[in-house]
Amino acid sequence: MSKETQKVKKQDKDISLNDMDSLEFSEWYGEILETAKIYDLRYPIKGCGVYLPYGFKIRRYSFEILRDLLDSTNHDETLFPMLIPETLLAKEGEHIKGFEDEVFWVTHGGKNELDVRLALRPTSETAIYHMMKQWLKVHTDLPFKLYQTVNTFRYETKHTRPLIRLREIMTFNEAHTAHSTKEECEAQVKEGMYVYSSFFESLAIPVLISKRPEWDKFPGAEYTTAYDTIYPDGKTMQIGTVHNLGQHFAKTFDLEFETAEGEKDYVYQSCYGISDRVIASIIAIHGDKNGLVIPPKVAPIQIAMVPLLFKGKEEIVLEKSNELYDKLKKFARIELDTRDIRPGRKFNDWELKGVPLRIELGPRDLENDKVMIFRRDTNEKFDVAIADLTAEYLVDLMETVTSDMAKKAYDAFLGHIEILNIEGIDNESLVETIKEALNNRKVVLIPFDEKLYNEEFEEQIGASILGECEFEGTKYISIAKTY
Ligand SMILES: Nc1ncnc2c1ncn2[C@@H]1O[C@H](COS(=O)(=O)NC(=O)[C@@H](N)CS)[C@@H](O)[C@H]1O
Repeated sequence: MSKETQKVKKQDKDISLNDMDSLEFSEWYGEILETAKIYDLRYPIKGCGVYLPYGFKIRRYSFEILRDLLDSTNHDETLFPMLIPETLLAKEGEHIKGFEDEVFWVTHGGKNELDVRLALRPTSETAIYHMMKQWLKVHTDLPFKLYQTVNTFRYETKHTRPLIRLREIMTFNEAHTAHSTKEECEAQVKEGMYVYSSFFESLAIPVLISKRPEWDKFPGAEYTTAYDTIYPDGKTMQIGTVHNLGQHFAKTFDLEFETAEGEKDYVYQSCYGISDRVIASIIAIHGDKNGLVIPPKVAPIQIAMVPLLFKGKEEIVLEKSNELYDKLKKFARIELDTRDIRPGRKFNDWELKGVPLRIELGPRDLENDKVMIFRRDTNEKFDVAIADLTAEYLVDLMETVTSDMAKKAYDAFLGHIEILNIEGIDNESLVETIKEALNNRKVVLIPFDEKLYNEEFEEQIGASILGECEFEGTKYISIAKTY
């Protein structure tokens, strides 16, 4: 910031969520969705809920960033039917085995029973790859890269949670690609990872990237790379996955093409998916006990202006406020709060809704051509000359807020990671040490060891092996309690 600023107030009591256990955190999470008017889960079907306008805007701005990233890496946006005939869904053995307990079926059209049951898509591989068969003939039809943002359906038997474990996944952004060689497909998986890493970075959400173990990869995939973030209660949330499908689906769907050399081969495929869990994570990772803290890029309201209407000064304060509002509304999403309630009530409302910046316009400050700015991420206040409140000043300030939020989130993330040195430790005490760390809201990294990388060990520790991950240049097995 150009001007010397005076830090007036810093939040004294600790309002971070990081000391909450799972129960307290899930209470906080459920409450905030309602009080900040993000989402209404009172819809009469379990696992289904309604995006309220404020929450819908966060969703819209967030997925616009993802859309831009996919468009700028030459993915074409498309739209496929929601219904998939059972004959198609069941074509790839592992795929249907992985989803058969989760599929919603449509069996009737009106009073007529359908001769073939129709699935509500749990994901769209089988719908899309059936059409790829019509489209992909020769190597010049490749690479083929598409995506769609749709609702998908999974009959989740574990308890459902709003935006986290849905039965109707309302914002399922899925990308599907096809390539002429294994190497090109590998490169595409890396590009998909670049898109997801950039997306999470723009939302200041820290992630651990793990290659899922064989027994927990996407049904029908060669391998799955997953993005896990860590919630305040120390449990991890899988917020994105990138799969290398190899030629499994291509062979099942007979996606043969003519190579440049005039031979026949099956295409090599990848797919990657992200859902509403991203919205849940913006709320969970950045929120504090005063409410939401929304990264400016996706904040429905970026600046709340609060005129302080002291007796006898209302006129001048409102006049200056409207003047400043008209100037700033051109380059920020801004709300002028002229409600006839106490300023303290207004401050609490905007802090609850996570508005990144608040401008307070007091009569004395205005006489000196100054205003007070409050930063929601640091809860600090400082004064700024009105003349300095330019577009670039605000853009720069919002950039600073975003990078400070990223640093703060990353510090909390690191605080949840415990690297265990397991030199010479016997299996029994290793299990105990891991359990103790997990109960202390930690994600545990142990140096990679084939002997421990199995479901038996997962059983012993009573938690999930997230997979193989690189952390600060070393390869580990990542272990956590998960959502
Ligand atoms: N029930 C659910 N509610 C909300 N999000 C979910 C649910 N199930 C999965 N997800 C999210 O959706 C992402 C993609 O789902 S997936 O099964 O891992 N991968 C696929 O479906 C692939 N076809 C890539 S599109 C997951 O990483 C997870 O973040």
